[in-house]
Amino acid sequence: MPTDTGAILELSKTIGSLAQTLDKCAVSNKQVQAALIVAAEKLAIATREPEENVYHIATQIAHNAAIRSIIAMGVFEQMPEDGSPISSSTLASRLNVNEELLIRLLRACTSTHLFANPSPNHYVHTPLSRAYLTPANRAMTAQMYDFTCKGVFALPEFLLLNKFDSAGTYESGAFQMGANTDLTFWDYLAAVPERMQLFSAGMRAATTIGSGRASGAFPFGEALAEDPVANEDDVAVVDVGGGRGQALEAIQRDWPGMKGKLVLQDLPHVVKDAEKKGLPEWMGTSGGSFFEEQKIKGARIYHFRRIFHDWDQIKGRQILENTKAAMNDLSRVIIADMALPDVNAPRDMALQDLNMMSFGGMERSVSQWKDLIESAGLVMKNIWFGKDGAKHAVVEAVLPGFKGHDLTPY
Ligand SMILES: C[S@@+](CC[C@H](N)C(=O)[O-])C[C@H]1O[C@@H](n2cnc3c(N)ncnc32)[C@H](O)[C@@H]1O
Repeated sequence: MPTDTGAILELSKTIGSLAQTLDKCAVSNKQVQAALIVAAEKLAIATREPEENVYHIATQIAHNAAIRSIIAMGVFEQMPEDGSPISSSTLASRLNVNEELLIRLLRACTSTHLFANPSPNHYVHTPLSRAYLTPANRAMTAQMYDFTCKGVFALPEFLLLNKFDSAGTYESGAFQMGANTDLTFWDYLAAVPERMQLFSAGMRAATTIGSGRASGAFPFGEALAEDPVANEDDVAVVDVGGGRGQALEAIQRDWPGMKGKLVLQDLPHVVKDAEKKGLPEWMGTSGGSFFEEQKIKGARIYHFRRIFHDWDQIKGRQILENTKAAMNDLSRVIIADMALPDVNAPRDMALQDLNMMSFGGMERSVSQWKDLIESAGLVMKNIWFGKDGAKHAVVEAVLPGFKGHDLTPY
């Protein structure tokens, strides 16, 4: 007998009315969608017995392990995309794996609606499993499990050892304990080319999750039209820590024909890997570390997407100070990251903060962004929230004597 049928009925009504609102929306409405997800999650919690909820949470790690294993096996590449079922024996022989083992892993997956199980030992795609057909989504899942989760798993032990006095640092934290290494997170990736390649491939996931535009909430086109560069060869945007250039591709797609160069900057070995994978002709490259002098002077925009959350306030300040030294009075620092709400932070944002904590980083609230930016002697000009709200916020910072145009956040 569920514990609170009144709550179940109430939540079902809320879900019904939110679903109707969503159905009437001409375009996707992120706020209604988010409210619907919260209500549906609460409904599942209300429907389970309390102990069942505890067990449900405790078994989540096994769920992730099953998905990571079938990615490594290559199951997604063999699952018929036309929606027809495939048997475990066919799948096992194509993959050259033990059928009994495969059945156990797929049982874990179908139990969580990743594939359906229409008849004994037969499997078909579901909308959830189809999301894994995108290689970047599989790479993201794999790199989270293989690298970030090593630190996350060790987090409680690390925090206990430190008497819950500190979250650790980039050089010494839960990641070093969990990965059994003295290397920092980025050196650990750099030590084995396949690690760095998997990470970079994973970072190409969800590049379209922006806010209206793939390139995010900031109006790059307007900014560069208001304060254009003088020559075609001047740098309009340098994407610092840009990985394989995914953000620049989105910016270029959303704002074609902008005057000035778009330059991908990352650690030299990451840039080399990106070049080997193939970059568009229009994209310039620059190898270097943001902990050293910024070699590109006077760019209009120094863009940092999903960078600052990797670093604590001290390291973040160093990155900003190096950037500041290269800026002129028309330059802007554009930071695409989360801005944690002060109350009721959504699940994705709150848990991502712990992912970052495990290797010395942090997600920030608006006031923490302001503190960070001011600590480097810059001015926080605006914070932009797109349709996805705080999850895809953009922080705009400039020099105190900024002479460029004001842009109004929508
Ligand atoms: C979380 S990824 C974000 C990639 C990309 N900006 C995106 O949003 O998809 C962090 C990036 O920072 C780069 N990085 C790490 N340390 C760096 C450093 N010291 N200097 C420059 N880039 C660095 C990594 O190589 C990686 O590409």
